[in-house]
Amino acid sequence: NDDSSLESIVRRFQDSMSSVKRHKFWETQPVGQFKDVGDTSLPDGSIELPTPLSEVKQEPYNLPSPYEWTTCDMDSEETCTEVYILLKNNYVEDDENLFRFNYSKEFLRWALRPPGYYKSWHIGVRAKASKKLVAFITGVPARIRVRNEIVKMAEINFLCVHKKLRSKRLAPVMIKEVTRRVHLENIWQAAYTAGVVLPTPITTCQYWHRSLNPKKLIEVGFSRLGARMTMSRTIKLYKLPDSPVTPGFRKMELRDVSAVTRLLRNYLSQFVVSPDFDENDVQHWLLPTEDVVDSYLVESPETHDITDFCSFYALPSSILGNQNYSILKAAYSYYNVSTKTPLFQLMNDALIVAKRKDFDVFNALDVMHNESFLKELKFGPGDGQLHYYLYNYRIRNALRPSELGLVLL
Ligand SMILES: CNCCCN(C)c1ncc(F)c(N2CC(C(=O)NCc3cnc4ccccn34)C2)n1
Repeated sequence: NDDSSLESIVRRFQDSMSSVKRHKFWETQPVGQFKDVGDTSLPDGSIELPTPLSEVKQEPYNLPSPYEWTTCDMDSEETCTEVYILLKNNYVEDDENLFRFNYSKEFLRWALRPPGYYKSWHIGVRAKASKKLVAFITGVPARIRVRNEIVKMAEINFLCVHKKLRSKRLAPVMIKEVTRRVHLENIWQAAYTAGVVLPTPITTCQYWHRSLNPKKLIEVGFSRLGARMTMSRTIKLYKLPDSPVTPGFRKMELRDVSAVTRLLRNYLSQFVVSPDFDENDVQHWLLPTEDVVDSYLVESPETHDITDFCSFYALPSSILGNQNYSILKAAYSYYNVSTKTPLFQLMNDALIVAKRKDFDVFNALDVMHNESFLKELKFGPGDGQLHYYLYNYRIRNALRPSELGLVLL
């Protein structure tokens, strides 16, 4: 992909055009504007006041004529499969188009049905003629604390337009429609992430990867053999013990929900932005669900207190165009709390159980206290960044990633 090839010139031109159009849209939205960065006269908090529900647009936004809105019932096996296939074939890819996220159906049902969810926020677009699902965007409700204010928000995710319908300007109208449906539930703020820069990130995080199966990662092009490294030397470098080393390290169970909620709430209170989880939230988001989310804790053998907690979610990627492998099994660090066990030891135990579950790589963002263990546990920096955004909520001074206590799926 040399820079002079016509293909890469066209791609760069299209990217720059889409980024111009992207800012045209976002300059019309109540989000921190680039021109306002550093303007200390603007207060933190809500940018626009809520409008009376009677004044919220009652009918859906207009779509281009061949398309129609649909609400995706994730309880329906058939609809859930349609959503799964759309994302599997059209969702986020890496810059070299080697990988594409392959969120599983069980994962999507978990991610989209937390306590208090609204089916109306699982929005699809169908082609009227074929009834095919061609686009998707979702919201789920969340209580997010920003400094000492708890704000009801929508977490917006899974914005996906079929590859064949790109640059038809569907994304802006889908964003407006999910915003309208969120407003109808009297919620006026939202949180979302993107791999691209939009007005205006509250923080920008770096991906880090810890090889668990270096031979496969090198074979599929996820990693490269280090300079002056042989394959056998690389395999030895990333080798892990067969079992966790911390006494009392075990899977989380239903009976642990209260203790884990106390531990997590206390830990997350130190960050500027974090979820305000209650026991129902902890039970949904952190109780282990096979092939979706795994969580472990340390129960002190002496006192039986629960002193530490770690969790990761399973987000495989399709490997596009490798003869020997079709799926990259990736674990993503979720929420981790250490009060007695050193965080690097707790996370090393997480790596050990992830390897035992046959994951190929363990990904983590440099949020919360993750930076303290990344290098020591042999994580390498990734090539992508994840920008975090709030809708209709200004935070004048961008956060450091270590001040962020929120992980979106
Ligand atoms: C809130 N919503 C975020 C969606 C999930 N996001 C984009 C994400 N959260 C955490 C990560 F740590 C992460 N990645 C580590 C980097 C990586 O693994 N890059 C190679 C790669 C393998 N598979 C894919 C698929 C798509 C893009 C890059 N890929 C990207 N990505």
